[in-house]
Amino acid sequence: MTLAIHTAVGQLPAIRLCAPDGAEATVTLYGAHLVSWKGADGKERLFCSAKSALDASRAIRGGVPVIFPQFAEQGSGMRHGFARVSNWRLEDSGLEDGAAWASFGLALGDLPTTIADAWPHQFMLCLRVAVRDNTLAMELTVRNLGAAPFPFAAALHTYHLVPDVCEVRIEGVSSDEISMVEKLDKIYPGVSGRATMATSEGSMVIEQTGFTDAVVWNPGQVDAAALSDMENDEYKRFVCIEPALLDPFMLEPGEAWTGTYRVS
Ligand SMILES: O=P(O)(O)OC[C@H]1O[C@@H](O)[C@H](O)[C@@H](O)[C@@H]1O
Repeated sequence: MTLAIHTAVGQLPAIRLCAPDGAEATVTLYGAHLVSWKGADGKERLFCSAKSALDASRAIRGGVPVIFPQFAEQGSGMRHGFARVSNWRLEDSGLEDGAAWASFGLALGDLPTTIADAWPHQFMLCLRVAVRDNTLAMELTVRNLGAAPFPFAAALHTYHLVPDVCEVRIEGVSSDEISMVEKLDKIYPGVSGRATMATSEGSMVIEQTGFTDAVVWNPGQVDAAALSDMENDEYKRFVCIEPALLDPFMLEPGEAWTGTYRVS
């Protein structure tokens, strides 16, 4: 049985993972961007904007953008880093304990010179995506292959698809329950690593290790209207809960950092 199928999303080459139990995930090589995740129940769990560019002209609006080596504008580089707008390589794929998985790689040599010149560190990124049952597991590893340390920040900027953002309740990210009444764009440093998100359709458990922080974002009506790659009312259908490592982490030569993330 083929578990990793070469396909396309818009104009972007992509890999579709199909687990024997029916769980599915689709990852574009542009950004190693998980654009769709369906559980074994067949239900889509990620939001992707109908207006998203799917031609490598800009980052995909939805799914799970990989943020590296900079979060938002916290640095002098590209907003949210270059990983989400770079062409990754499919490294491997397979089946493990009933989960279909694939790993994707990005290294300095894969970057166009304009980007590589601005961030000339000998890094290697590996993103592993696995699906089975109603569970998504992702793992991001950053390696320093060079002779000097480098700092980085990282996040998995997940757009959870929800029936109505106003009904979302998030527990475990902050000491208070978070509800999404209006625009919210907030960093929660030093999270416990286990949170739940409840909607009218049920609840999900979100677990993370290595990622020390979380960011919760929904643009609300006014900011959403200003986003050219989002329909005006699409903000009602997602909430981003992002496992993140925001304080730049200094990675020593020969060392690796790994962040894990699991949604079930
Ligand atoms: O429009 P972008 O670059 O994808 O960013 C979306 C949002 O990403 C979130 O992580 C930030 O906290 C927000 O401030 C930002 O607006």
